[in-house]
Amino acid sequence: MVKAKESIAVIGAGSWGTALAMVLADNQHEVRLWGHNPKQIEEINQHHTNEKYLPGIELPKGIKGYSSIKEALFGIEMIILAVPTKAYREVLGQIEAAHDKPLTVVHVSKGIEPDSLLRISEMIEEVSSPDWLKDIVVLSGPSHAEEVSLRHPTTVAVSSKNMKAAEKAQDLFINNNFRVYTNPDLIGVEIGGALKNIIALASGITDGLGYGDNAKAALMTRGLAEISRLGVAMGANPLTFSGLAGIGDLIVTCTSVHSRNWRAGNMLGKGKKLDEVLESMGMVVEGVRTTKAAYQLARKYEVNMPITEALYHVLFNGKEVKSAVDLLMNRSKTNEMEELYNILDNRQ
Ligand SMILES: NC(=O)C1=CN([C@@H]2O[C@H](COP(=O)(O)OP(=O)(O)OC[C@H]3O[C@@H](n4cnc5c(N)ncnc54)[C@H](O)[C@@H]3O)[C@@H](O)[C@H]2O)C=CC1
Ligand SMILES: O=C(CO)COP(=O)(O)O
Repeated sequence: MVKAKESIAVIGAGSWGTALAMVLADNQHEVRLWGHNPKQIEEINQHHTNEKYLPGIELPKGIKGYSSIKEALFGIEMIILAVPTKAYREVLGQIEAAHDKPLTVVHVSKGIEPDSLLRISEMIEEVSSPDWLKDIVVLSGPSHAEEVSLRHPTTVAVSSKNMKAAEKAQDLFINNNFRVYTNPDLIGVEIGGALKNIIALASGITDGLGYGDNAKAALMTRGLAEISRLGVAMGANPLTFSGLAGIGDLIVTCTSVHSRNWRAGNMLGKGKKLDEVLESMGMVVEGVRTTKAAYQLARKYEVNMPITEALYHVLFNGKEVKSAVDLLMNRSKTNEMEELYNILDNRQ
């Protein structure tokens, strides 16, 4: 596909930022990859590798690493924001101080901020001045960086309050290996991407306990039910959860050994403590903070989220993983769909 060449800054040189920088470079854009670790940026520029995050992958020469955010943003009108949710406020402050032109922000992160309970696009809006922020786009879907960097077929969805901006992002990223769909449901796309990490952690736990495939299918299905309930209560379109940012991402994260959330859960299921698990990962496990945020959101919106609640007690209150599963299995009997129907009825 022939495309207009653009200059784009990717903010965050971890696994996802680097893999997406590769997609953009493959599409012949000028790609500036900013990271806060100068040694890593030197490696990217001298050796065209980012071994810690994408071992064994050769990066296209079109990716240039930057350790100065001011230089990375000079003349730039579109940025890809690929840092952990926890780092957003700090990094947005740096962007505000360093920007040259008004920016469209494509965020590719999957989280919700605990306590403020803001989705990432809401957090960006809250922190950023309209003087420099043009549009916010989210890109989400079943997409492990490891496979994107191997140019294996991958599909994602983009959404925005301004669908023209989402279509622009679609055009920048789409190629023969990386298919990008638009979806106008910004809330659903962000909620699906963030909340599937909770269920991936729980799936890792049941795999770690050796409970097998029935248990995992149950978690994924009932996990999607509670993601849908909360999402719909927050204003999402229920159909989004049967799309790429819903079931698509849930499947890949609950079943792939690439998933950081699944791997962390797996170690918990095998008896490791949360602190040692997080220390050994060396990469962000978004589901831990998102579990806290979703636990708080469930209370705010009065939505029943038993898996999230059980995981919350495992992660933050020292509950034994086995007894959390027992508790889930011994809840009072219920109707599979009734709660979602009630939420939908109440919305009308
Ligand atoms: N890795 C993947 O396959 C995918 C990840 N995501 C999402 O992308 C986001 C980033 O994840 P990953 O790239 O996997 O994480 P990662 O742990 O591989 O990389 C995070 C990067 O952010 C940097 N960083 C952390 N705090 C920072 C700060 N305060 N200032 C500047 N840089 C900072 C780290 O040094 C690192 O380079 C997460 O929200 C994740 O859920 C989404 C889709 C796929
Ligand atoms: O969001 C992802 C794949 O779509 C990545 O998930 P993990 O952060 O669990 O690796």
